[in-house]
Amino acid sequence: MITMDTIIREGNPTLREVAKEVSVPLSDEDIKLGEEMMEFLHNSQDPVKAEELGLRGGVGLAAPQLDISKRIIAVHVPSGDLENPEPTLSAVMYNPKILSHSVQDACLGEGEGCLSVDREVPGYVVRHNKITLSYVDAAGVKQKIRLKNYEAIVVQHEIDHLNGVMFYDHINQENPYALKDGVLVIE
Ligand SMILES: O=CN(O)CCNC(=O)c1cccc(Cl)c1Cl
Ligand code: NI
Repeated sequence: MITMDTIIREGNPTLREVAKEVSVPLSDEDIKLGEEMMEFLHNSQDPVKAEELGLRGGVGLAAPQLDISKRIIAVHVPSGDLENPEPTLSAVMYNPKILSHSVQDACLGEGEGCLSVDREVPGYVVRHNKITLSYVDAAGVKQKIRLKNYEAIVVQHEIDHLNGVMFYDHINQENPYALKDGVLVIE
C-alpha cells in the first residue's frame, strides 16, 4: 500500500528525471502499480482513512513520486458536491501526451501544492486552460479526451512530474501573483 513514506520529496533526483514510456500491452506490474496509485488517491480523500494512515490529500499522483521513473499518472478529481458523488475525472493514464492545447491560459486562484514538496509555495501556476490528451487506459485501450479548467490543471501538474518539472518552476520569481492579460483564474 502507498503511504506518505512511499512518496519521495524534493531533493531526490528522480523528481527531476524525464520518465520512460511504459510498454504496451501493459505489464501486470504496471497495471498493479496504477491500481495502487488510484487506491492512494481514494484513501487520501477519505477523512477516516487519511487520518488513520496519516495521508495528505491529493487529486493526482505520478509514478516518479514513488521513485519509479515511468510515464504513469493517476487522477481522481471529486465533484466536490455531496449531492453528486461522481468524480469529474478518475483515471489511471499510461503514456499520457498532450496533443494540443488552447491559447487561453489558466491558473488556480489558490495556487498548487505537491506531496513531494513539504512546504507552501505561494503563487499562480499558469497552465493551459484546455488540453487534448491521449493516453493508454488501464484496459490497454488508447483514449483521446479533452479537458478544461481544474481537471486540465491537475493533469498538467501530473504530466509535469513525468518531465521532471515541479509546479513552482512555473511561478514568477519576481512577483508570484503576476498575471499576463487574459489568464483565467479558476477559484
Ligand atoms: O502530483 C500530485 N501531487 O503532488 C498530489 C498533491 N497535490 C495535489 O493534489 C494538487 C493540489 C493543488 C493543485 C493541483 Cl494541480 C494538485 Cl495536483
Ligand atoms: Ni505533485
